[in-house]
Amino acid sequence: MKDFANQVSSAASTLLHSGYAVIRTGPLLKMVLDDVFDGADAFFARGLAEKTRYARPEILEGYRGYGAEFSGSVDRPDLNETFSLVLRNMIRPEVADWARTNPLRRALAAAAPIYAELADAILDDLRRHFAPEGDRIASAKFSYLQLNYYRPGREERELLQDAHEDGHLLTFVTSRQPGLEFEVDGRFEPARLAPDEILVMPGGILSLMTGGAMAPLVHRVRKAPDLPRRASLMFFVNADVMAPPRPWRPMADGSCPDIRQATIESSQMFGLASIGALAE
Ligand SMILES: O=C(O)CCC(=O)C(=O)O
Ligand SMILES: [Fe+2]
Repeated sequence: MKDFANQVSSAASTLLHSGYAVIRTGPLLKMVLDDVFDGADAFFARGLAEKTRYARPEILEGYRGYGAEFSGSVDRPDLNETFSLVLRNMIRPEVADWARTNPLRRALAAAAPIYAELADAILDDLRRHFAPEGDRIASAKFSYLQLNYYRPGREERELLQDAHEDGHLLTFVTSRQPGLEFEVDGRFEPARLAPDEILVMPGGILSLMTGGAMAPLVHRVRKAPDLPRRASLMFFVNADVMAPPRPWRPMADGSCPDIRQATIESSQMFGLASIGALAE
């Protein structure tokens, strides 16, 4: 097993060369992920009224119902429910309190700092590659964990989420069921992740940070017909919109995108509340 520093530097260089990377979790994160997925099965089996007690959509926190987001167009909603945890909201007592009655919330709170540390380390390695003197990125505020819960066996549509790129810096995604596919050389391939593996995907904002050098990874979710449930866990990495980094490299036309503006705009692109609301 490679140690943490080794994992990070090989993930950063694989991202640069292949456009995505797969990392193996250590035993601690593996255990935390077991708790997350157990907590998800228990939480999503609850009735709607019960789940809605844990909903604060205006700050992107907690439960969001079936079809609340979309990937390609608004008339093709994503066919899943969601539960999310935003790092910056962890200090809010009213949501921290959810952990007492909600094991999913408790497990996500344990996972969040581990993911933030991993994201900061990988982004720092990328920064050293593009701009050793460039701005550091602190992911531990505006990034969030999102658990997606699907019921593939009940769906008619072949694609539970249409092809899209994420409007973030990086996405860490893991699932123990099939369905996730990503695009390499114009063709979609199944992700085939082992239970302790996490796929790291560049998003649209990383492309703006790197002058277009790193392209976002296009991905989608396909229905596996006989699967009663599918859970996936994403860590969506955002820069601090109150102290946004300057791009590490200008775009080909010499322009330097406004990372704060772009982060806020992309957070609204898929039908969600603005990440900007968290800064208030
Ligand atoms: O469920 C998955 O595996 C991926 C979900 C996804 O791409 C998203 O929510 O943006
Ligand atoms: Fe996505």
